[in-house]
Amino acid sequence: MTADTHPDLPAPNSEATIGFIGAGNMASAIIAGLISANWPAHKIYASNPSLPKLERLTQKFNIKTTQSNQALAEQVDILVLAVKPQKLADVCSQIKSVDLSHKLIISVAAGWPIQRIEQNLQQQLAVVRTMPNTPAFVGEGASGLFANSRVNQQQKRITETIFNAIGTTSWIAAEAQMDTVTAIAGSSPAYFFLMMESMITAAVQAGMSEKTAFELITQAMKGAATLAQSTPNKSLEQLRKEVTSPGGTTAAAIASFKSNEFEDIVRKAVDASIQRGKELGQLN
Ligand SMILES: NC(=O)C1=CN([C@@H]2O[C@H](COP(=O)(O)OP(=O)(O)OC[C@H]3O[C@@H](n4cnc5c(N)ncnc54)[C@H](O)[C@@H]3O)[C@@H](O)[C@H]2O)C=CC1
Ligand SMILES: O=C(O)[C@@H]1CCC=N1
Repeated sequence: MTADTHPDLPAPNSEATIGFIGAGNMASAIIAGLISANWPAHKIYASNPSLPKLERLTQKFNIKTTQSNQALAEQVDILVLAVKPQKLADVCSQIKSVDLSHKLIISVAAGWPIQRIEQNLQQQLAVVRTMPNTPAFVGEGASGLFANSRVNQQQKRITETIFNAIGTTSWIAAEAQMDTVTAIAGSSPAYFFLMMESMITAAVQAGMSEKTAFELITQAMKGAATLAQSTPNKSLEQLRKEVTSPGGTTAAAIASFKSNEFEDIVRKAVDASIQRGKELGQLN
């Protein structure tokens, strides 16, 4: 995997229109990022079967909406496929009659290989397969991007502009690694939430208020991540050892984690996510 982070946000391509099929969580997060990066609202479209969802998006961002995926696909230069993997085959069959050959296709769907998208759309296309995550809602997303050989440099730069608007971007060297991106970045906010939930439960059982435990735990996790990112000369192991005084409190907790095979638990969870990604890419 090649990680290439782009902290700078280039000016959006004000000429391009972008449309999202599926106006759910990820589409809303990306649209919010584009609006704050000054992408013109009248050049952003979204389609969804649910009218109330579209009305909410129009009210919030003043973007254009339609219930017709086909009309949207015809209209835009950049088409973002943002429905659940289980709905993607339906969406492809609704838009396959549209000539998409001069458009940039961006998929955020877990699992679906680019080749399957092209097969379902019955066209050879410039496709970037991406995997963002929900911290995108606060501009702290981490997105993996993989482009097929038909995506040109300008289209790559536009894709970076779009995803830099919601956090950092990393180009991934091989498409086979996109299920790993999903397992360690797309899904991992949920693992960290589970960890925080479990720690809050333990702290409350030890007599602390939930509010205080939430404040301490969320800041400790954010602080640990910031420290790791700001100290590239120190390995994670070294940072861990600096917390872990011999015979101290941390050592007791780490010994408990290790005796319960924490690393094995994490490896199995990541493997399960990767496996599910592969399955989602094959389901009809
Ligand atoms: N939620 C997450 O943390 C992440 C999700 N993803 C991927 O993003 C995609 C979307 O996920 P979410 O935004 O979480 O789901 P969501 O359920 O919030 O949004 C999907 C939207 O698609 C709409 N939809 C359903 N059928 C449709 C159709 N035929 N045409 C147009 N719209 C249709 C639904 O009404 C819904 O509003 C999925 O493929 C998922 O794998 C990727 C990264 C992170
Ligand atoms: O759970 C899922 O399938 C999606 C993909 C990554 C995060 N949510």
